[in-house]
Amino acid sequence: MFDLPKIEQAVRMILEAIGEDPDREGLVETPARVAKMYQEVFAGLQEDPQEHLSKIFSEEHEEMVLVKDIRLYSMCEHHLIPFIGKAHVCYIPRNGKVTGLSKLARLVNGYARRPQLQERLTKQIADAIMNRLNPYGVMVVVEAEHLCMSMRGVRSPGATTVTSAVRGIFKKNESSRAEALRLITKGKL
Ligand SMILES: Nc1nc2c(ncn2[C@@H]2O[C@H](COP(=O)(O)OP(=O)(O)OP(=O)(O)O)[C@@H](O)[C@H]2O)c(=O)[nH]1
Ligand SMILES: [Zn+2]
Repeated sequence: MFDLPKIEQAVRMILEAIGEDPDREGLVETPARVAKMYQEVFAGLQEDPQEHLSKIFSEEHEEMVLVKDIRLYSMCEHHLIPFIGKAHVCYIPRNGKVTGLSKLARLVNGYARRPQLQERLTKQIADAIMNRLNPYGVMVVVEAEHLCMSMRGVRSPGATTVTSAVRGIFKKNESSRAEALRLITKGKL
């Protein structure tokens, strides 16, 4: 359930509280705009992102699949301002169970579009894939810049936070992990 009028009310209160006039021409439609924006930015709360993995098809490929540089926009749950970055999602299918590549990007976005922590986001993506595809292993790397660290607070623009979640064979097998990392960082170093 998404309560647009309640957000409008709240945004109007924030505008008043910062000493603005919510009735001036430029701001009069702002509460409604912000409410609609939040509906979009937090749309992940209205879905179970794992559902994107319910369509599985069969392909005899038991080698690494990596979708890298999946753009993500999420909202830091501490300050409600964005963190922006990329996810790299890698898995090794088992018993020919693969998913559509776009579904991995949908999965990332489903978990990103909600108040989030980067660590939790990374873990949720990996666990969803383990759950639905039962692959030999999953490795997810997320790199992001947190605006709460750039535009306010410590004001450390350009700092990148990197998190990873490693499951199954990637945990046990150092060479699989190294191979995935090599492919993720290829062209970057
Ligand atoms: N671990 C983790 N921390 C985060 C994430 N996003 C924001 N933070 C941190 O959450 C912390 C919240 O710290 P608090 O001391 O409660 O809040 P604050 O006074 O606004 O902190 P400063 O940002 O240091 O000014 C900050 O250190 C943020 O950098 C995240 O995705 N993961
Ligand atoms: Zn923050």
